[in-house]
Amino acid sequence: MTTIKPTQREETAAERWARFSPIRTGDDYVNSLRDRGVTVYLMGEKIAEPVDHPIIRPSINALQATYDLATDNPELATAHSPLINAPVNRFLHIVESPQDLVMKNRMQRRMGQITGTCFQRCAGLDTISVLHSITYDMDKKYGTPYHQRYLDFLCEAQRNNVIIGAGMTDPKGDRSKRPHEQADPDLFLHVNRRTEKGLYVTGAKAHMTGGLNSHWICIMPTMNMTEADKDYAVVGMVPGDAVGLTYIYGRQSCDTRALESGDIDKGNARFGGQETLVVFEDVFIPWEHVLMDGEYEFAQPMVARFTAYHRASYVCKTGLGDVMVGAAASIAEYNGADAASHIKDKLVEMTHLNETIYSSAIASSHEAQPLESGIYMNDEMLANVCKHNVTRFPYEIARFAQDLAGGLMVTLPSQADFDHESTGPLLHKYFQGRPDIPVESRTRMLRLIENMTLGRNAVGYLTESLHGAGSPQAQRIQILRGMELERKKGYAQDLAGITLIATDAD
Ligand SMILES: Cc1cc2nc3c(=O)[nH]c(=O)nc-3n(C[C@H](O)[C@H](O)[C@H](O)COP(=O)(O)OP(=O)(O)OC[C@H]3O[C@@H](n4cnc5c(N)ncnc54)[C@H](O)[C@@H]3O)c2cc1C
Repeated sequence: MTTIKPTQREETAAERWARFSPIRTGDDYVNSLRDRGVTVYLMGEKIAEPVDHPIIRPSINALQATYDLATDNPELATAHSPLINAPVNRFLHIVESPQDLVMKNRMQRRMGQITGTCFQRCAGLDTISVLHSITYDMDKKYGTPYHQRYLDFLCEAQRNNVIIGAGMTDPKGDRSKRPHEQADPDLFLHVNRRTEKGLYVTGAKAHMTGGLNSHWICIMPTMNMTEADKDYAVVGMVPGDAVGLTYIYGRQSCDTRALESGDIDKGNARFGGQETLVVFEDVFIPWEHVLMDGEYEFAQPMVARFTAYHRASYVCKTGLGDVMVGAAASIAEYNGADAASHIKDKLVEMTHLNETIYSSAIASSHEAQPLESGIYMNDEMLANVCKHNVTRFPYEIARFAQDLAGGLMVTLPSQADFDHESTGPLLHKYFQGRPDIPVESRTRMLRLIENMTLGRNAVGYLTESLHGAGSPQAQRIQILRGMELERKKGYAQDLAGITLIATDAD
């Protein structure tokens, strides 16, 4: 049950923004996360400074790369914002045309190639896109002030070049019950009180990607709502260091390898993803940062539009797929097997699967349509097809990579054994593949494949592909809704020369 803590100071939006200074470089970004005093637990310990923690740092590096790409390749990773009449990081840009969505997808693929993991910025990007039209539509119906508040927030976000994380998924408790029917009302995040200056929320957001690495977290509903769920129909912007937030870090397979010395066994020592359970205990949001409060009938279109953007954003996995294809081709070479026809054919199949994902995403962006608020939204059917491909094809691509790697990817001794005076020479002798390839190169490539298919970054490449932006059934429901069977039956009946007999129902 909700416990109301002694009233905290109710900061205004301006006071909250006053704590920020514009971020210009990747290093600025890393420094902006220091000394925030956030409450974070990892493996039973309260972490004093997450930025320097070896398990956490690779996830920060992945977000840093989104700033570095904007510096290194501004054509790809920045865009002109009409809101502030200046270039902004493309992860903060609102969608003005189908071409914007295409460029976004290209950037996402590139980020996947650079990091080999989840770079944690897409949910926030897709949230700012969906809020443009949803706040507009709510204002049109109810005369609420949400759209202007949203624009004001976004201008500040662009000026300060911040990271926005998105919390849509609540813990959800008993899946057969609606939010207000849960035995514990906090199993979905909800408003627990309102004051003159703002409102307070309590509950939690699960699986939050990059939440701890974000400057702001947007909270929003995870499913359609009824009138009885009104207090759960809330959208607001919460600073990542707000009073009342607790982050509990998710474990990843092989995560403690980050605590070991040496970088080989880590597979991808530089980059990793991050998910946390973010607990909200009576967290204050000033009215200027509240973008929905009780307009429950807008929860459903909000989720649907968010998923239209976000399911095409899973194009990022093609960047990781490119890494997998490259790793599989490399290890085949290092093993001396690359000339075999079945190896070439498997690389062709991996590429075909990967490009199939890309084609559905990019088509969804090219087919985007304008919304009344003035921005564009991905074609919903093609975005759902993209995400549905993503729930399956990376697993198949990973299987091929493991096939080409050989069993050594799971039986290889540790770097410490390679470095040891007694075992090192034996391992170098017996794990030599092609004579001109150093054993260390072969070992590193095997560890990368392990990392992406069984280790820390299998979270980003495989399970996130399955469940992120909704489990497979969520896409099948959307495909069912959009597949227009009656129209298609009409085509068939017409060609077959069938004339339907009118019934009373007609
Ligand atoms: C790596 C990762 C990163 C993520 N990042 C974010 C993020 O940044 N922000 C965010 O908000 N969310 C995030 N998510 C959450 C993601 O959207 C959810 O995992 C997804 O919606 C599935 O929900 P769930 O995990 O609670 O699984 P469940 O809902 O428990 O689903 C498990 C199975 O049960 C089925 N099921 C569930 N409910 C029902 C029902 N009522 N009737 C019939 N079948 C049902 C599902 O179809 C599925 O097969 C992330 C998830 C992962 C794995």
